[in-house]
Amino acid sequence: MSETLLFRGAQVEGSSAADVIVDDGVIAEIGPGLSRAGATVVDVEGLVMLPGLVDLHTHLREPGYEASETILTGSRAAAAGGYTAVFAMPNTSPVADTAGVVEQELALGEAAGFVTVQPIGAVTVGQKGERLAELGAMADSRARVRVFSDDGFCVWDPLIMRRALEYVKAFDGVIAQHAQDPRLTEGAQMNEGAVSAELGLAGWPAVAEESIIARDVLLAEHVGSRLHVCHLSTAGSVDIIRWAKRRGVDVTAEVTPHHLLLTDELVRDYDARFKVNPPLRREEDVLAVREGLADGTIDIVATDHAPHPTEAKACEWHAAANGMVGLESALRVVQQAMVDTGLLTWGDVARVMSREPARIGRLTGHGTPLTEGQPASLAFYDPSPRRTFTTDDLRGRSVNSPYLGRELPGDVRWTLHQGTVTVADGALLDAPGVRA
Ligand SMILES: NC(=O)N[C@@H](CC(=O)O)C(=O)O
Repeated sequence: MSETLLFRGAQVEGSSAADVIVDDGVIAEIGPGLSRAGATVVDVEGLVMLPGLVDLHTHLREPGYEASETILTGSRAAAAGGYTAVFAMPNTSPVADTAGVVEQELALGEAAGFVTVQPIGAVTVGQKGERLAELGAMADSRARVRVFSDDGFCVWDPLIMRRALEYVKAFDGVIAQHAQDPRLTEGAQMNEGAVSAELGLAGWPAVAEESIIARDVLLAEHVGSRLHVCHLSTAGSVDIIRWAKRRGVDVTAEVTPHHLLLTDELVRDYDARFKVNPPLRREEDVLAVREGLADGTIDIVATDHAPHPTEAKACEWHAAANGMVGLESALRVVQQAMVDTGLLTWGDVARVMSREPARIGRLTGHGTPLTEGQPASLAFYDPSPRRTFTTDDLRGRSVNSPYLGRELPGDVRWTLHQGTVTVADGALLDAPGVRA
């Protein structure tokens, strides 16, 4: 039996206050002073109502690396962070390079029920960069794959990259490039700069990202196909994307929450929670990617949620895995870096963390405008509290968060996934709740 929910007094995308009635999975009514007999009234006075967040870059690790995360545990982490859809990267085992694996992931996401799990297909077989994977079969599968990436690895061969761009053009797909020249980053441990020189760690030079992006935007222009650039991390990369967009190249770009807030100074303690690919950069790069997100050069925020078991991080720096979890903390970090600094409004946050990721990924039913008749995938967020981020805030299987012990603003109070309550009054439900 469906229950009707009446959320009273939310700030719609941070602007005008309104009541919202959710019924049968959709926004039934939105406006001031609503009432509905029999509805359960929920007081959300002063909370920001956002469209359910959409993450275009999540590592859920299943199949194959379930010790780090599963589709169920990753879905829980996503819902806790206000997400209603995540795109799962293919660096699993087996790699998601066939229709079979992407359909398995889709089914596991549906069974979990916390968020929509949209698989990303690998560009090349086994992500080895040598032969195109079954892009068309994955596109035609029940998973309806439109985003293809070899994330973790760069599609380095320019002819393979050209062929991938040509192939996906036919069905409005997009190649999401992990821009890392492998030769310029052999053995790299952290950002190449003053800190790496001081610590004597092999550097990951900005040009290793920028040179790939420069090549790829020209290839995308040549082919006339969509290109998406993953985890932009340097000032130079922002300049290249800005230049490409002015040329009319159909390119989009993402930035992670950690590259909006953290720098390579944090590497000084050799705490491997701060080891990530691409690496944390300089303060100048942080300011440049913030400006890029604020002026629209960078289109979206994507978490690059990369869970690892404790033993993969509680070791000496060179042996540690790259990556940070980020789903539970993303909205709070974006508030700190972008909203509280006046660089984004809450309406902008809805655009860069929900509408645009859904559009780029061609995902229907998410990132829709908050209007009557739209699916009730919603997040209600309280921007006012400030408290220390701890493992109590984590809902996935791994705890490799760079924010542990750091004060962050905000709190996700309610999340609804297509009308189903997943977070109620600040608490993640053990299983998805009532479909209102
Ligand atoms: N972003 C990361 O630091 N790690 C990613 C893969 C990768 O991009 O290296 C992972 O899957 O762990």
